Parts: sequence; structure tokens; C-alpha cells
Amino acid sequence: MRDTLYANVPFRLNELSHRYGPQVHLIGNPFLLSQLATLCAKGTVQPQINRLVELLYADLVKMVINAEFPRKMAALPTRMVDSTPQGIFQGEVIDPNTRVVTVNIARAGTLPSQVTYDLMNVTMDPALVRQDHIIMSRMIDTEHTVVGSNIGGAKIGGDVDDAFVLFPDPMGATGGSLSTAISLYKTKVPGTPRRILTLNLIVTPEYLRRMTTEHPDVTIYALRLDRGLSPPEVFGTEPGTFWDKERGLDDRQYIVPGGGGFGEIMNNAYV
Ligand SMILES: O=P(O)(O)OC[C@H]1O[C@H](OP(=O)(O)OP(=O)(O)O)[C@H](O)[C@@H]1O
Repeated sequence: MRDTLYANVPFRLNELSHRYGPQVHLIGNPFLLSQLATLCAKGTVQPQINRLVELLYADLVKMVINAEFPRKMAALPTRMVDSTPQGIFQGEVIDPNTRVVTVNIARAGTLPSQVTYDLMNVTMDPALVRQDHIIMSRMIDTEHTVVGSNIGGAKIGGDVDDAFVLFPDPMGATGGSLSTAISLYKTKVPGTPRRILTLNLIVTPEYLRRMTTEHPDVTIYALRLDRGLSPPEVFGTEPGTFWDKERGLDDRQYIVPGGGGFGEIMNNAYV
């Protein structure tokens, strides 16, 4: 007879309440918000910026695993089993037989996807973990206004059947990049994913509108919602109450308050 204390482990994410729908999760985490504030601060450059991105994604990925991934019961002998038959841990663990595909949305998504891939490899059976790569850029017009997203190339290593397909991209601005990437998977990559999840550091109301409209089957996890250009009556209200009035993008489609172009700063390439 063993203890059943860890047979059904409760996990509840600390989330901000909002009206964007059940597929949107706005995480409430003071520690991570502090790190994110430093990441976004004027003057934060390499090497600090990449270190912060790594730290934030390590925590974000773990939260998503806890909230979304299947578990199974395990009975694992500890080192104490040599001295007592009770030396066996019995309880729930993340099921290592879970298929995962993480998608690198180059360029700002490259490091987040690598962090995700590495963490998945030490959590799941590595034979079931894959990383794909999509080269994407937002297209701008002569006024430097974003007018769409373009896929410049892709390396997709197979089907996505029954896989958790993860899109760890730090910024959800207009949603053009992620919506285009997810559409690519839905139309061109064989198989039916078990879940499609986006892991974002900062999202805007405009991003949430686009994603929930074009991909209502996708679940979104974000550390922060930015709606800094909304009219004053919006501030302080529960997110989504005045969704049509909420505004997080400036005229060039950059996030406000935001943190500038993460892809630019992370790569020291201002194009
Ligand atoms: O929601 P969207 O409006 O599509 O914008 C967000 C995209 O822009 C950023 O990428 P990055 O800075 O690497 O690329 P960019 O040159 O496309 O701006 C970010 O990581 C997203 O991929």
C-alpha cells in the first residue's frame, strides 16, 4: 500500500480575468513581469536580452506543460529501495510518450523555440520531439507600415499527427506572422495536431482578435497584454470589455508600451 498524495496533482495557473474567450490565457506572474519589464527597457541589449528571453521562456514552457500536457502514473524506485521496499515514488509525472513539434518563427522566435525544444527533450522521449523552422518577415511599405507577413522558406520535418504543435514567438503584434504560419501547418503539413499552442511574451488586443477569429482552435498563452494606445476609458477595465476600442499597436504596427522590435535587438540587426 503506497501513498496516493501525488496521484492527482492539482495545478492552477494564476491568470488575469478577461473577456477574450477561453482559449486565451493571460498569465499573472509578478516575477516574470519584472524580468519582462527589464527585457523591454530602453538600454537592455546583448548579452542581457538573450539571457532574459531564455529565462522567461523556460518558465513559460513549464507553465504550459503543467497546464496542458498529459500525465501518467509512475512508480519509480529511489536509491532507498536498496534498504527498504517502500523506497518507491509513486505519483503523476508528465507523460514522456507525448509528441511535440516546436516551430521556430525566425527570427525573434528562434531562441524561444530552441529553449522550448531543449526543455521538451529532457521532459519527453526525445524521439518524439522535433523542431521545425520557418523564415518569416513582416512586410512594410514605403511609410514603414506593416502590410503583411511573408514566408521566405521553411524546413518542416514531417507530419504533425497527434502532436502538440508549439509556436513560441515573443511578440504577437498584428498576428499576421503567427496566423500565416499556423495556416501553413493546417493546409500543407499532413496530420491532425493534438493541440496548437502559441507561447508569447507580449500580445496586443489586435493580435488576440485576429488569432481568435482566424484560428479559434488555437490556445494562446501570454505573459503580458499591451494596450497602451487605448482611449483613457479603457484603462483599468477588464481586458476585452471594450475590445473594439482597445489598441496596442502604433501606426507602424509596433506594440505600445511594448519593447521595440525584439527580433532586431536580439540579432542586432535593424532591418
Ligand atoms: O504579429 P506580427 O505583426 O506578425 O508581428 C510579430 C512578429 O514580429 C516579430 O518578429 P521579428 O522582429 O523577428 O520580425 P519582423 O522583421 O517580421 O518584424 C515577432 O517575433 C513576430 O514574429
